[in-house]
Amino acid sequence: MIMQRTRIKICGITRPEDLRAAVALGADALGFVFYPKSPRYVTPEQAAELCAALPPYVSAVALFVNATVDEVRAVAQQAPLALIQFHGDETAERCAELAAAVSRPFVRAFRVRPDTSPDELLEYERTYRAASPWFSGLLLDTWVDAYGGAGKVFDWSLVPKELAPRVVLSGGLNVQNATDAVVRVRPFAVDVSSGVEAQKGIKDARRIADFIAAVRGADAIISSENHHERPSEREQPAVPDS
Ligand SMILES: O=C(O)c1ccccc1NCC(=O)[C@H](O)[C@H](O)COP(=O)(O)O
Repeated sequence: MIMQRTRIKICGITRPEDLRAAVALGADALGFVFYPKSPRYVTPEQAAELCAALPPYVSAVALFVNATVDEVRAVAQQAPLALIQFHGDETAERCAELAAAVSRPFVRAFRVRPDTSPDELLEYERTYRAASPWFSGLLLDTWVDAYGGAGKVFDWSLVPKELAPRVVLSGGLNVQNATDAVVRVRPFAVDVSSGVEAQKGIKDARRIADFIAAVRGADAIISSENHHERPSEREQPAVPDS
């Protein structure tokens, strides 16, 4: 039986004990927020210190909101970041410029509004993928003024089935809704911040453990369904036109 395994990013890491807990509990990626207005903000120096404890095969993701090239470079020169995540108003060309400046793949966050359409998401991905070979994928979050990290869910039914296997699902996920979110959307990965916190910027190891268990529970449900499907019915992630 092919076992489904949804990747998991724990975002907004600010403390060594939270990094250690997330790694020990099986997180695939850790997010570090370089947006000074965020309560989860870390400096490049703090990120470098935190990431010194990062073991192999766990990715450090750097989050920016409308950063300058110098700000992105300063982080890339000090911390072993694997990926950049753009959460501001960066155009496709700006993302391409910043990613190329530091030779890192990037994830583009799309903040889903109530009037967002599935076609808009498909067109948005096509635009950013076409703009840069450094494009890695879309993270779908909920529209909030603070750019992100608000703990609010959006309407998951808006996620096109052909896009789901390539997206990171985010926005208000927690132990109560994670299994439902993964079974319904079947994203490549999920991302969580508020839902595993005791307070903004302070993660709770028990909540991280319970969240990861809830995602693994969804993976078991999906794997069981796949096992009982005829191979022809099994949906393969659509590979976008190059
Ligand atoms: O986390 C923040 O404080 C933040 C601030 C500004 C831009 C982005 C931010 N976080 C980006 C993330 O990837 C969060 O994990 C994502 O928005 C989901 O957050 P939550 O709804 O709290 O799980």
